[in-house]
Amino acid sequence: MSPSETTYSHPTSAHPPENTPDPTLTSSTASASVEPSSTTTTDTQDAKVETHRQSTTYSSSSAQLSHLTLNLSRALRQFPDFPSPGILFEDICPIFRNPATLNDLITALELFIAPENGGPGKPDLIVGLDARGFLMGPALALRIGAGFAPIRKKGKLPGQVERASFKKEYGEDVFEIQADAVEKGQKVLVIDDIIATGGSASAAGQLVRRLGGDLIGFVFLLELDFLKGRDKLDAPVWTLLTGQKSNRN
Ligand SMILES: O=P(O)(O)OC[C@H]1O[C@H](OP(=O)(O)OP(=O)(O)O)[C@H](O)[C@@H]1O
Ligand SMILES: Nc1ncnc2[nH]cnc12
Repeated sequence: MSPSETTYSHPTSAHPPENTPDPTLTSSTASASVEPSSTTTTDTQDAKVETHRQSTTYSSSSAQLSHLTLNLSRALRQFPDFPSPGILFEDICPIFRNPATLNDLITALELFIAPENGGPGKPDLIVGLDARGFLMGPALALRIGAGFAPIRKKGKLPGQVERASFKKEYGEDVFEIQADAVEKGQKVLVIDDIIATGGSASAAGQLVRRLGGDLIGFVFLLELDFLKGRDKLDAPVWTLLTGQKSNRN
C-alpha cells in the first residue's frame, strides 16, 4: 500500500492501542470536565477531516477543507522511537518548508474557525504553546486580525508570570504565561500543532482562565485521538487531522 493509500485514523504499534490507559491520568494532574461538541467527521482518502456543520456555506468550505487537509496530511511524516522509545513522533516541519503547504495550513485554520463553518469565530487573542504552537499561532493571528501571546516553558518569560505543571505523552513540563498577557474578558483561542494526551493544552487553558480570559476553544493541526486528550479539555476542540498514518517513511 502506498503512503497516500494508508488510513490516517489507526493507532500504530508504536503507540498504545485504543484502550490503553492514558499514562498522565495515573498522576495528580487535574482533569477537566468534558464539553460535548457538535463535531462531525468526514473521511477523505487520507484523513478524517473534522468540521462543525452549521450553514449553507458548509458544502463549499467543507470541500475546500478536505482538499487542504489532504495536502497537509501528505506533508506530515513520522519518526518511530523519538524522542523516546515507544513514541511515534509526528514531524510537522515539512509543512513549513513549502510556502504552498504553509498557506494551506493557515487557510485551513482560518476556514475552520469561521462561525459559518461552526467554528468559534474570531478571537481577540490567539495563545500559542511553546514551541510548535509558535509556528502556527502568529501566522493565523495575522491572517484574521487577532493578537498573539505565547505560553512558554518555565524560565523563559520575564516579569510576573502564572505557572502550571503538567504531564504530556513523553514527559513532564511546566508552562508559564506573562501575567498581563490576557485582558479580562478577552476571547482567547489556544493553538498548538498536536494534541496527544491533552496535558499541555489543559494546562494552557487553566492559565488563560486564571488571567480572566474567555477561553472560546482549542485548535490543533493533529489530534492523536486514541489518547483521548480532548477529554481533559473543558472548552470546544477543533482539529484538522485525526489519528496516525503508519508506514509513512
Ligand atoms: O497532548 P500532550 O501529551 O500534552 O502533547 C502535546 C504537546 O507535545 C508537543 O510539545 P513538546 O512539549 O514536545 O514541545 P515542543 O513544541 O517544544 O517540541 C506538542 O507540540 C504539544 O505541545
Ligand atoms: N507523537 C507525537 N508526535 C509529535 N509531537 C507530539 N507531542 C506529543 N506527542 C507527540
